[in-house]
Amino acid sequence: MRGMTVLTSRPQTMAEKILSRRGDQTVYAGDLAVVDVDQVMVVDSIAQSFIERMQRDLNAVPKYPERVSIVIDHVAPASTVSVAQAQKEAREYAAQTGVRLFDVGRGICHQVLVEENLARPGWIVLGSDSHSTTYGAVAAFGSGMGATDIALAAASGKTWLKVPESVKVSFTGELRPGVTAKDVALEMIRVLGADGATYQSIEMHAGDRFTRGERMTLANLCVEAGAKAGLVVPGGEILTSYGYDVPEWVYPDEGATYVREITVDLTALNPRMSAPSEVDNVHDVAELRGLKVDQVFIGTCTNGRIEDLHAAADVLRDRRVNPQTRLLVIPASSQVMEEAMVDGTLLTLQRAGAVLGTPGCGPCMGRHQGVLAPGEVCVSTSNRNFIGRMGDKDAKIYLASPAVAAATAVMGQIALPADLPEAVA
Ligand SMILES: CC(C)[C@H](C(=O)O)[C@@H](O)C(=O)O
Ligand code: SF4
Repeated sequence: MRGMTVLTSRPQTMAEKILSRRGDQTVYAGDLAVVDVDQVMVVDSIAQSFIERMQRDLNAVPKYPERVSIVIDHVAPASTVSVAQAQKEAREYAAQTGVRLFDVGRGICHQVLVEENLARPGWIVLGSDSHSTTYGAVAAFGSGMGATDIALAAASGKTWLKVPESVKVSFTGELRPGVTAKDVALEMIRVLGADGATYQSIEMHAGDRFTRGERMTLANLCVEAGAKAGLVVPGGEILTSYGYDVPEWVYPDEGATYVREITVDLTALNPRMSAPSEVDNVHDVAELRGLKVDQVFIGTCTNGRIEDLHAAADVLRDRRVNPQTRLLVIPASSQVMEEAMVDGTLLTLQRAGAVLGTPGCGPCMGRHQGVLAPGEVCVSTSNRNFIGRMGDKDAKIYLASPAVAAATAVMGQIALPADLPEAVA
């Protein structure tokens, strides 16, 4: 019956639109699509398997080297000899094949690809990393795949996938002061549930709300509901104001078919926090305040951008991190770091007692630079809080916005910025 759907040309979701345009036929949810891939992204942790698949299994070189990027970000700089060896092989592979390499210190893959304009409206971007849904912020169909699929895409310039069904997310009202895109994302995940959108595309109808960075936070969290993609509809002038060319055909059609529709009332939202050990275990921060915290981590592909560091600095200016707590701040990229250097943000954070780290993933997945000991409690601006994620299985992780994380660092316990005593200059 697939031929029939082509002829009738029903209204399409954004995922259906992009996958039809980049493939050779009109497709709808459930159809199989064979599509051109505009960019393939490989992270350090997967680089060795990717290279092995390319060389040993496929005996191929990248068909379009300019469409492949390797990013050394997850454990950067290297922490052990075997990590160093894997990174050395990745560098050599890039030199041999002519694919792009973003080396230690350039930053987290998703942030770097967006900064480098290697994810654009209407593009298909595949990454060897689950948070590749982030590219949906710039209206690209971004999705994570394993080393084998990633290698096939690099070797052929194409991929095949089942067209996902779509969930429509609408927003009403306006965020109140102190409530951020992170809180919106956590609320969205709570409503959908940790597996609630498995293999679906979450299509967020944001209108002219949310900056590019905020859209990245929203799209990034979508994979935590199991989503294949997280697409933010490029409403208003938001994307064009960043210089993007937004083709008409990426917009979803009126009357497209959604499997589920939800609405998030922004006005009703309070600062939110995801408590251990599932991302959808979401509560108001006010309910959790007072819990002693050992480490606060501000960074990651979810919330390591300049506006996140600004939000943290606004809280930490003329204040000090609690002596019982350590605060790690890791900018998402070298560009973010430079901006934060030039505008004084890093100095504010440093003076408040933050420990500043090399742009990259930092301790997000517990491999280095801030691994947690048994029994320790961490408030992190990242996207995952499952058992053992940042180190010991008996450590606990709470996920929150940068402002809440910063307030927590000052109080040494879970806190809202409004809980803080007046700053003393
Ligand atoms: C290492 C990488 C494959 C992994 C992912 O796929 O997301 C990591 O980035 C994470 O956040 O757990
Ligand atoms: S910052 Fe964390 S979530 Fe993002 S890619 Fe790195 S390890 Fe994964």
